[in-house]
Amino acid sequence: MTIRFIAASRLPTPWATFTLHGFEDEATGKDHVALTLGDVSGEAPVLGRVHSECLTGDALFSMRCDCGYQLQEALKRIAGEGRGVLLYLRQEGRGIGLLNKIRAYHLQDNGADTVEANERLGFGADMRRYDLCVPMLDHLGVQALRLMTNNPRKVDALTRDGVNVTQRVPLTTGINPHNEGYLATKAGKLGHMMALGDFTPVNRVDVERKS
Ligand SMILES: Nc1nc2c(ncn2[C@@H]2O[C@H](COP(=O)(O)OP(=O)(O)OP(=O)(O)O)[C@@H](O)[C@H]2O)c(=O)[nH]1
Ligand SMILES: [Zn+2]
Repeated sequence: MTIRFIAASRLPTPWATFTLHGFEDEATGKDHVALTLGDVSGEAPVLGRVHSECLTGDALFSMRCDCGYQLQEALKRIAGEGRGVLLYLRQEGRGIGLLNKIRAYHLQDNGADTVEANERLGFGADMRRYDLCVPMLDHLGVQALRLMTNNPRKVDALTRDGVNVTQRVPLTTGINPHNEGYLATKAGKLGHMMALGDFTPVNRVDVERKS
């Protein structure tokens, strides 16, 4: 693994002023970042999120998925504890890239679910890798994580790669009429540990305005 730390800076957000750490993956040429708050070194497990890039959800307010809602909620919870880490990994579309994700969305617009769409395009349901997390966490001094995720395969993959995940913390937020089917497929076909009834809904007024 060829992850190289490049630079760090302050990153003020509505919830807290984080430190932004930039890394370069020399093998793929991709840039990844980590946001930290407080002293994340030491033995006490750190509240953390390993978030995969979703340009549409994280930056463009898409309601097709739950990514943007999870990103905001994770940063808010870290701010609430005054200590935590978020790794933002540039593996868009579960690793198939932005343009293939748009192709997959087109298939979903015509009836495929999120898994079938990937498969019709010749990809696996989830092509992500997590081996870059260990060098990033090592650089930050993080020894153990309380990981915010609903995805048990993510916990298994991180554990296999050598990350000490001491607890899985559910992150069920952002259900709305546009992503109910998508969330049901994640729970049904991808094994995410969540019931749709657990979710905090998106504000109804916002949904109606944006529909
Ligand atoms: N290929 C594809 N990728 C998607 C789709 N919707 C979201 N994504 C990508 O899925 C990734 C997020 O993965 P999710 O399956 O939503 O959630 P997770 O990270 O496995 O699990 P959590 O930790 O619980 O959020 C991001 O990279 C998104 O760009 C889709 O319909 N097709
Ligand atoms: Zn998304």
